[in-house]
Amino acid sequence: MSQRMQPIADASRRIARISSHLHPPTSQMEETSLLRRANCRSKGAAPGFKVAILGAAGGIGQPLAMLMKINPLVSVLHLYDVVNAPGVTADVSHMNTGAVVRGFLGQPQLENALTGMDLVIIPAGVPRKPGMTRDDLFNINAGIVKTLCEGVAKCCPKAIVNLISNPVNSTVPIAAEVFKRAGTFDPRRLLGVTTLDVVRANTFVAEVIGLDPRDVNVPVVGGHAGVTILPLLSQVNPPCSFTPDEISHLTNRIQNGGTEVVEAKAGAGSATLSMAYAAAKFADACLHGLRGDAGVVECSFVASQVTELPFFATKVQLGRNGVEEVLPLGPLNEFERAGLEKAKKELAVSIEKGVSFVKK
Ligand SMILES: NC(=O)c1ccc[n+]([C@@H]2O[C@H](COP(=O)([O-])OP(=O)(O)OC[C@H]3O[C@@H](n4cnc5c(N)ncnc54)[C@H](O)[C@@H]3O)[C@@H](O)[C@H]2O)c1
Ligand SMILES: O=C(O)C[C@H](O)C(=O)O
Repeated sequence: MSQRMQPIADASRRIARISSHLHPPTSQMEETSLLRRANCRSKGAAPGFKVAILGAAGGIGQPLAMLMKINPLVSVLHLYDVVNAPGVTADVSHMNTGAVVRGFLGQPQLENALTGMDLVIIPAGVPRKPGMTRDDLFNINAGIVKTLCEGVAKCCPKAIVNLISNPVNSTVPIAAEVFKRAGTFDPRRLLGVTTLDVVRANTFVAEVIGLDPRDVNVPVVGGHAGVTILPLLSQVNPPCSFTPDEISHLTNRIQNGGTEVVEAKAGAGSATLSMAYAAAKFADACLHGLRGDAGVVECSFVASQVTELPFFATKVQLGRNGVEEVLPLGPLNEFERAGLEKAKKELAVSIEKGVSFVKK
């Protein structure tokens, strides 16, 4: 061998030696990202949590993938969709943050996307157009959520599930029924994401009382559609009082925040960016809970005994197993008690619709 070729031969031997100590390449990485393990010295993912996003190429999925790639608690990020997953994966994977990103395209790759995950976030499904209710999405999204949750039950039954797909008031009961059928249901690990209602409530209340929205915390209970979204303005932190007009304006705007965005987008979908922010905030809280951090509290639509309904959104304390404690409603004023009755009536129908979709 000539002297000029010697360093190249040494380098290839070094790479071959290092590669032999690495995990075998996963087919997903080979298929959907340009990374070839043989071409890098990486020892694989750093310690942290493994997170999958199902519906990762969508309006919520893409910015959510970006935000989860930035999260320092995430070591592995799996991006699954039935379209465009390779492109989103290649794009997000170039961000120089810690998480290793892998893409998965289509049903045959669902199991690989889910295996070993600690947290599964589901924004898969169709969004509303003007004039539609969230319940109008049921016929398409119910089947999507059912199939994805069957995958979760099979491949990562201990994962925490954050369910975003609408109608949340029905898709969470669907997921619960799927898990019950599979014998894997753990009510602590299934959480409907209602954080956007809290995010909106904090923003709108802050506007009215003239505070920084980051300093305002409004509990929003019930569910995630119309009158089931019940902001508890009597429990706002920092404590403040509102005129009857302010209460009426704020309650109406918080309950119809989603519709405000759907109409403004005029047929191009529903909230995606504020939702990705809210979903990332909620997922981060779940990961802090999984890590064992104390005092992590968020509102979420979960299995609950706070009312006579089997599911209800209230504040929940998050921990190593997901929901450690479902917190009580606290004292309600007369306006809120009336709102609660209306919310429960509509919620009962939506919950039953989800349950019977799986049972029939
Ligand atoms: N919980 C909330 O507060 C909240 C807020 C906003 C939107 N949403 C809901 O989130 C859902 C997604 O909204 P979006 O704006 O991202 O919609 P979108 O159409 O932009 O994206 C949805 C993605 O899901 C994918 N998908 C469809 N079927 C799938 C399947 N079987 N497996 C995996 N992926 C699949 C699509 O390919 C698409 O990429 C809608 O149902 C919407 O109503 C909920
Ligand atoms: O309004 C929608 O359809 C999407 C979402 O539920 C929202 O609240 O923005």
